[in-house]
Amino acid sequence: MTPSEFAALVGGRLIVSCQAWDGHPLRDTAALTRMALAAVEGGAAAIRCGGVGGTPDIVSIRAAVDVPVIGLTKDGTEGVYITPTATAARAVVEAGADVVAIDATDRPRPDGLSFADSVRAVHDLGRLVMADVATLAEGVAAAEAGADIVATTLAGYTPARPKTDGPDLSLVRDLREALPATLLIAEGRYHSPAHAAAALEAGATSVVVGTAITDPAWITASFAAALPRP
Ligand SMILES: CC(=O)N[C@H](C=O)[C@@H](O)[C@H](O)[C@H](O)COP(=O)(O)O
Repeated sequence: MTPSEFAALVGGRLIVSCQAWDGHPLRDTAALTRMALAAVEGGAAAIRCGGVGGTPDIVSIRAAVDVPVIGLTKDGTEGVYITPTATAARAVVEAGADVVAIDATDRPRPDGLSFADSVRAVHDLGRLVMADVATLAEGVAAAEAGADIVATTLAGYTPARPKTDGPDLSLVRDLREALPATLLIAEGRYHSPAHAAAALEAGATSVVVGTAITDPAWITASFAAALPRP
C-alpha cells in the first residue's frame, strides 16, 4: 500500500485502537479481535492493534478484518516502549500489519539505533511507518527521517509537553502548519465524537480513538463517577 492509497482509505475517517494492558479483563487476543470486528462494523476505516499482546493480536485481527491494520508492540511502560527496536518493527511487519507504529520521540532507544533505522527496516519490507511523536520538533524530524505518517500519540506522555486534560489539539494545528502535505493522525485522549471532529478541523487527516471506544472499564468508570453515592 502506498501512503496515498492509505490516505484515500482513512482520510476524514475514524481509526479505532483495539488494545488492552496486561491484567485488563480484555487482554485476550480473541476478545480484542471481536472488538476490532465490532469497530469495523461501526465504521472504523482502520484498526490500530498489537500493543502489550504483541504480534498474536496483529495476526488474528489482520485475518479477521478487511481494513488496513496499523500494528505495534509494546515493551514496558517507561521510555521508548512502542515498537522500540528495528527487530520489533520487522516482527510487526511479519505479523501482517500494513503500517507499523513506532515511537519517534527523541529519547534513547533500547537497541541504540535511530528512528530512521527502524523506518528503513520497515520500508525494506514494503510497509508504511506511522511515527508516534510527542512534540512539533519530533514530528518534523520524523517526517525528515522518512515516516509516511506522523501521529500525536505520545503528546503528554513524555516530559517534553504537559498532558492536556483532553486531546492536544494545538499540537495537531502546529504539526499541520509545519507539515502541510504530510499524513497527520490525531491520537491520544480523544474521548468523544466532538473531540474526533475537532481533530479533523484542526488539520488531522484522520483520528485514532482507543480507550473511549474499546475500554469498557474506563467507560463504566466514567458513568459510575457521575452518580452520587448514597
Ligand atoms: C501513550 C500510549 O501508550 N498510547 C497507546 C498507543 O498505542 C495506547 O495505549 C492508546 O490507547 C492509544 O494511543 C489511543 O489513545 P486513547 O486510548 O487515549 O484514545
